[in-house]
Amino acid sequence: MWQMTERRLTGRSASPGLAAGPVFVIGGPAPHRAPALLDEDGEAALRQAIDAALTDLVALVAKVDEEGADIIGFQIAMLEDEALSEGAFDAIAAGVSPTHAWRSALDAEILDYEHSEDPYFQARGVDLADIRDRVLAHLTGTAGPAHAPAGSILIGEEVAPSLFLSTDWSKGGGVALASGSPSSHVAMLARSRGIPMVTGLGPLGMAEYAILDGETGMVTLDPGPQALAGLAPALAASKQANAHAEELEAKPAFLSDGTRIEVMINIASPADIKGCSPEICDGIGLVRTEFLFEPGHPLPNEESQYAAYMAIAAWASGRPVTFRTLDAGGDKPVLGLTDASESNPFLGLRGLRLSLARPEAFRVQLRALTRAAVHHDIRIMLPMVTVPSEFAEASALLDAVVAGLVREGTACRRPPLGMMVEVPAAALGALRFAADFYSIGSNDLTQYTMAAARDISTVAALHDASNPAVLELMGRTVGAGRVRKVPVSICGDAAADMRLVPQLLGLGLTSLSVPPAFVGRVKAAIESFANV
Ligand SMILES: C=C(OP(=O)(O)O)C(=O)O
Repeated sequence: MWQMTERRLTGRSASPGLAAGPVFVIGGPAPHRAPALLDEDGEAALRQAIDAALTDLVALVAKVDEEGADIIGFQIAMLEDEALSEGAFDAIAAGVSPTHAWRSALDAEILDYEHSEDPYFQARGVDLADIRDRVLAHLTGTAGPAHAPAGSILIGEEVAPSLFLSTDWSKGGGVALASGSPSSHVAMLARSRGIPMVTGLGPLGMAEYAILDGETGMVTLDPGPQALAGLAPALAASKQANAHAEELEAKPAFLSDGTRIEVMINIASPADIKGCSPEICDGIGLVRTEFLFEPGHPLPNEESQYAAYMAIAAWASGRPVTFRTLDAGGDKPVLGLTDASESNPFLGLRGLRLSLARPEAFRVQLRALTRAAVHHDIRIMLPMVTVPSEFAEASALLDAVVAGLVREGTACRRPPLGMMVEVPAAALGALRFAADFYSIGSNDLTQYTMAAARDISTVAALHDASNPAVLELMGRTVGAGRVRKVPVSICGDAAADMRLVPQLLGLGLTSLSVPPAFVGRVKAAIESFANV
């Protein structure tokens, strides 16, 4: 029997809120059988198991909302695709047991996904593993994937959307993952349902009870008496804070001297604003346009980009929308654009560097954006700018694109052109860039200042935006904005970190851009700062 000793782990917040409850360990390894001799009914058994798993998923689709149905629909389509099971049926025909044949075929497929350079494909590995385990459970006659009792804290390496969607969240609960990412499907689902979630915690081991703080990213496993004693008041306070944040969501935020603090939202795809009212924000401070550059698809053409930009800007109903041009490379490889052989992609040809190296692709994006800017309050933001000459080159390209459209007789407008400040050189030299606005990308700025990758949990403590060195660079950027009389905002995760909001306001920042789920909480943090 293992000793229950309190352990505290820190990961990345994927969905805010405080939760506590008994631990439910997500799926142990699926049953495994050694290769057997030819089973005459092997093919029929596998077909039946696939059909039964499909029936489970179809039943689940009927119970979930549109967002969940999209995700489960993807799993159904995969399971219906004959190509997925082809290898298993071939192996069965060659004398392998159906269990082993299915497991081997799916394991190979999952491995391919998990080792993909592309985060989109990596994230789909968990959907495939869920399909594998569902079919195996039917094949072996074991119960389907176990259901977590209501109120549980789900812990594990990863969580399949189907498990998340079939969990009863009516009594609270949360999700704590050893790996995972705040941009996974489950994280999106958790945010839209208000379920606290933390990712990237590293090895979790065994535990019976957990306290999960989606605000700070801290998870306490098997909390000791002191942590437990503070739990009831903390949960009550969190409930009250949630209610207050909800109340503040659609209200403007001010400091005590009357200074208006803009609270904008960050989105990484149109799904992030589905079901969300524009009334909660002062605009969109960051649209990550990488969602348009889907893996395995040709680069998006001008018309499809134009349609996507128009739809997002229309949602904002007259509020400003800042589109960041493609930020490919580093943690966001794009097949056909980024160079997979770079030894250190975070310091390679990424962001604006890549766009300038591939102007034919960059021009298409600028054309679509300048056309959409005729109809909406659109701003263009350049990522990963390091030296003023890069900014000047992009600005000249934008002028040329506008001139070309005018010559063609196509309606267009040159919107304000700003830059992310996410490289220390840009923060230190901000005054020298002819940008119309600055937006501090605290995730990358912290990574490059602290020499600590943003997604390596073993150096997570060093990836700290509250480090004085990072705050100093932010302060320099605010100062440059004042001198040049151009707006400065912050769109990195630091803006949604309640502990940091007072420091950011103290630096003089008056515009914060945060994930939609954090708007109310950030407004509450601004209110508390104003009332000090
Ligand atoms: C907002 C940022 O950009 P990304 O999309 O890389 O998180 C950042 O670096 O802070």
